[in-house]
Amino acid sequence: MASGRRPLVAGNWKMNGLRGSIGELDAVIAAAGGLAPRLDLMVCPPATLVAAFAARAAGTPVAIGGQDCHAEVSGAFTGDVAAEMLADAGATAVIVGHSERRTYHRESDAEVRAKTLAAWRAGLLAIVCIGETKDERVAGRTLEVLGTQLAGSLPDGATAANLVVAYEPVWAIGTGLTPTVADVAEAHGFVRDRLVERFGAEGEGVRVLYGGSVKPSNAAELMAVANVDGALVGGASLKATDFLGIAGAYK
Ligand SMILES: O=C[C@H](O)COP(=O)(O)O
Repeated sequence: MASGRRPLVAGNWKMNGLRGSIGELDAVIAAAGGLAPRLDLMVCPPATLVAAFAARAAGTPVAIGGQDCHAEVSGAFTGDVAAEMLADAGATAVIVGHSERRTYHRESDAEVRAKTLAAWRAGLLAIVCIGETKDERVAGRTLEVLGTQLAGSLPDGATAANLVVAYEPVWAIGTGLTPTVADVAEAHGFVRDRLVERFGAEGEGVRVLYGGSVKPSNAAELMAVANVDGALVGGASLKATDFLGIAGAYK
């Protein structure tokens, strides 16, 4: 990749996976040595599996991430997980602001920003998700929405080492639909411009992932788009063969 940015292919297992699913991680680990010269690999299992997965992946090129964190270090927040807890369990990253959190848990940009700061406080890489709904795209508001989400969700102090942005059109998640290559290029170019405007050279180094119905069959086309620095993969990350097929887009 001419950008110099190292691709990242991350799997978001969402609310899927039991302890018996660790064989899928094992298969990813088995292939990771061959892929590691070209890209970073990450698996983000549900919180119940983070410690076991991190223990299994320790010493391998596969990183383990959480899917969400609370903004506070600790306290009376039943059911929530602190960024420090994820780090303690062996995670090195956490997804924040996924559209499923923004929709089902009504998370605002301000909350996503606070969670990003929490991730950094705990020493985690923050993977901040943004993306427009179908109605917003049809209304021609995609770039406006992305700009608002970036401005509100990203704290000052972002660097190439502590931030990854994931562009995930909400209407493409789990639907089998994907934007055109031109639409992906426009969105990623816009995100890159905003990152550079705000964070300078660090913004040039921040990786911007595409997410939404990425599969082995469309990965090469999507990953070849300018300013696409990898993928955040949902459904197709649950099977190692599919996940590795996507990573195989980087030959
Ligand atoms: O975080 C991942 C995205 O929501 C994409 O999910 P998907 O690959 O199942 O469309």
